[in-house]
Amino acid sequence: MRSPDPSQPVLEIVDVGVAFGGVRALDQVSCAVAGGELCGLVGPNGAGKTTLFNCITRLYNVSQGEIRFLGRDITRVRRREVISLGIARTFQNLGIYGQMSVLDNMLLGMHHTRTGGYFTPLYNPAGARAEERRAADWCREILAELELGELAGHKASDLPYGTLKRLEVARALAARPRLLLLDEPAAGLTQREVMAFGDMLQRAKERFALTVLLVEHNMRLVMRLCSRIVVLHLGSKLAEGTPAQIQSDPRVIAAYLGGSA
Ligand SMILES: Nc1ncnc2c1ncn2[C@@H]1O[C@H](COP(=O)(O)OP(=O)(O)OP(=O)(O)O)[C@@H](O)[C@H]1O
Repeated sequence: MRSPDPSQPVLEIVDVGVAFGGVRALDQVSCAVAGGELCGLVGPNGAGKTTLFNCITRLYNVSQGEIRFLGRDITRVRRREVISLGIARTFQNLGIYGQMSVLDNMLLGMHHTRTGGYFTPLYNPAGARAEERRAADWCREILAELELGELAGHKASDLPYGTLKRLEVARALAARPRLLLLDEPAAGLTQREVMAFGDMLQRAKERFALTVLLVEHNMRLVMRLCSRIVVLHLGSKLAEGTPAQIQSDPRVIAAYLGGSA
């Protein structure tokens, strides 16, 4: 797997605005994430973080501006194209199917990468089986890397919440993304689980040559993992910088304490 080039932006958000009726959820937001970066996207509730993820993954249309991925304008690509381009995400609420095994949940995460069509098993059963095997091997490799290998055959609903949060990341990786968008992956985890999650994410980033944009309210985790942080507040970019710069920025402190910047 080729390492991402840190001199090239993987994601560029240029002047993006989104309005829902009278609410401006995002207003002229610009930022970029360089190859291999683990960039934090933080801000108080309602700041616009999930809205930005929804724009990148095309769940929402932007009202203005442009979104570029690896230099290509993806502002108007079809929603189902996003994952094939190399962008995967996790959601605030777990999107795991409880009745399915861990491995089957993983396989669901890569169904779009299959080369065969719906009828392939009929006219090329050997080819379909070989593809099935390759997909399962890839999923098992990811599970092993994320220390979930033992659980491949377990029913997802039997697993603790902290494990399911890791499974969500594993499933997003099944699609072989270049850019991973994580929406509050540490929510609901104990402090110990949060730290273990951080270690796992750092390993996964190196192993799978990822660039990561991390939305997270757990500031300890963000400060520990991210080399750069973008702060949104009321739909606008409030600040951007290293963890140390963000931590001591009076505008950020005021936004989080509910005062005026
Ligand atoms: N589909 C929608 N329709 C109307 N308003 C929306 C919609 N999605 C988001 N909003 C509004 O946009 C603003 C930003 O919401 P968003 O969920 O992006 O914030 P957030 O930073 O992710 O917050 P949180 O940390 O609570 O998840 C809020 O005022 C929200 O109510």
